[in-house]
Amino acid sequence: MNPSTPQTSAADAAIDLVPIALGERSYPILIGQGQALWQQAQAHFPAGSSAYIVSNERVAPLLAQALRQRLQPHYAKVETIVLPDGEVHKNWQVLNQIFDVLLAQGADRKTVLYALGGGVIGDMTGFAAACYMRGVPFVQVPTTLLAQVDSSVGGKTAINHPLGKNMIGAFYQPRLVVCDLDTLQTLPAAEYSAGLAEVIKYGPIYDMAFFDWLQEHMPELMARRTDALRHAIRRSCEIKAAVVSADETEAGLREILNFGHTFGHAIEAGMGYGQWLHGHAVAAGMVLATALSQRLGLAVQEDFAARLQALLQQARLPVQAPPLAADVAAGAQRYLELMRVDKKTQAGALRFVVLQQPGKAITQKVDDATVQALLLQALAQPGA
Ligand SMILES: NC(=O)c1ccc[n+]([C@@H]2O[C@H](COP(=O)([O-])OP(=O)(O)OC[C@H]3O[C@@H](n4cnc5c(N)ncnc54)[C@H](O)[C@@H]3O)[C@@H](O)[C@H]2O)c1
Ligand SMILES: O=C(O)C(=O)C[C@@H](O)[C@H](O)[C@H](O)COP(=O)(O)O
Ligand SMILES: [Zn+2]
Repeated sequence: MNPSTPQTSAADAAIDLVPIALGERSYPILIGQGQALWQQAQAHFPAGSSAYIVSNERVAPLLAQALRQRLQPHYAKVETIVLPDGEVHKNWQVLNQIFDVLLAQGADRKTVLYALGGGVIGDMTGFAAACYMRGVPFVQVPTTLLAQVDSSVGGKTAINHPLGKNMIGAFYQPRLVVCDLDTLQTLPAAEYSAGLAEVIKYGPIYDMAFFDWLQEHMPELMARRTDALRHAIRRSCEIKAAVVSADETEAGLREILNFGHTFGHAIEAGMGYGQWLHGHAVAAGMVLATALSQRLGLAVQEDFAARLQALLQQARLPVQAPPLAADVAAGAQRYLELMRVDKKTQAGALRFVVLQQPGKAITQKVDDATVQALLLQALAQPGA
């Protein structure tokens, strides 16, 4: 079957299972909705003495009680830890709140953590699970589109540092990922669009047939049509699973998942965490990374750059990076300074994920002068 062809028959009843093949750390991603999804999920719940649902002030009132009821038959004790909501809270202080509760309540090594929320909750809960008593199992229950197509999969866990995004963290795989499509219906529009940025990312880096499909089906995706959503989530997870299975700890290939992120993370940190949503920053970052690919003489035609921008705009995503300073020259310098701490940097040299051609990403060292020239042009001429 063409991997970019949506499943249409019995779409509601079927549960998609995308495996992540990582030897003894392998796990399934389940995608579906309703009772059928949770019936299948329970067969994969890790054994344990107690379960702690880690969520936040916005998601917990919507979804924690239902998850609690699903977990209760499987664990002697089920507790909920409610953190403050937002990227600005993805830090040491709030991470420590998880440890405070676990220790105060005598949570032992057989404790299982359930991350119920978006990427912020998933990244923090995963990091807490990696650290608590040197490692307890955790399950991802992603409730944003971004988390279902990207952050819940692959085991990158982290908190931010004022000097850089996701700077403190660990590779630590979940035991299970449960993507419940029903949760996406309450997601605010801007957050939904942010998730589409990471969906769109998979086209230019890996699969232009998927990009074509996204172009054709963006109106259905914007309407949150279940069939379209289900296909977009499944294909995104398949691509992420293939990349992560080949390179779990980002020794090489996995860097392609960072397309648009060198610029994007600079935007998030430079604007102040939470001012620009991660997906929005990545969208503007992908436009810059595409322009950089062209500047480097790679096989990226103007036609593709225009298609990418149009698709991002259809998904109500920004395509223009913010200035980060009062004038263009200072803004370009600020970007360079912020990007220097990127995790792909080697011996002080910036490295960017660029497109060798649409559908194939590579990482390339780029000298400061080239990046600066790009930024001077892009920040001076909106849309350039
Ligand atoms: N680990 C990875 O591989 C990876 C990949 C991509 C992004 N990330 C990280 O993920 C984070 C972004 O994740 P995000 O976009 O999910 O943001 P988020 O976690 O902040 O969630 C977005 C907002 O939606 C709310 N929300 C969540 N689910 C909801 C629901 N069902 N209904 C209503 N509101 C809901 C949240 O409370 C929050 O206010 C960033 O920190 C980014 O660095 C990590
Ligand atoms: O899974 C990956 O690998 C990614 O790079 C996915 C990105 O979408 C994600 O934002 C990730 O958290 C960025 O990782 P970082 O190592 O650049 O912090
Ligand atoms: Zn990302």
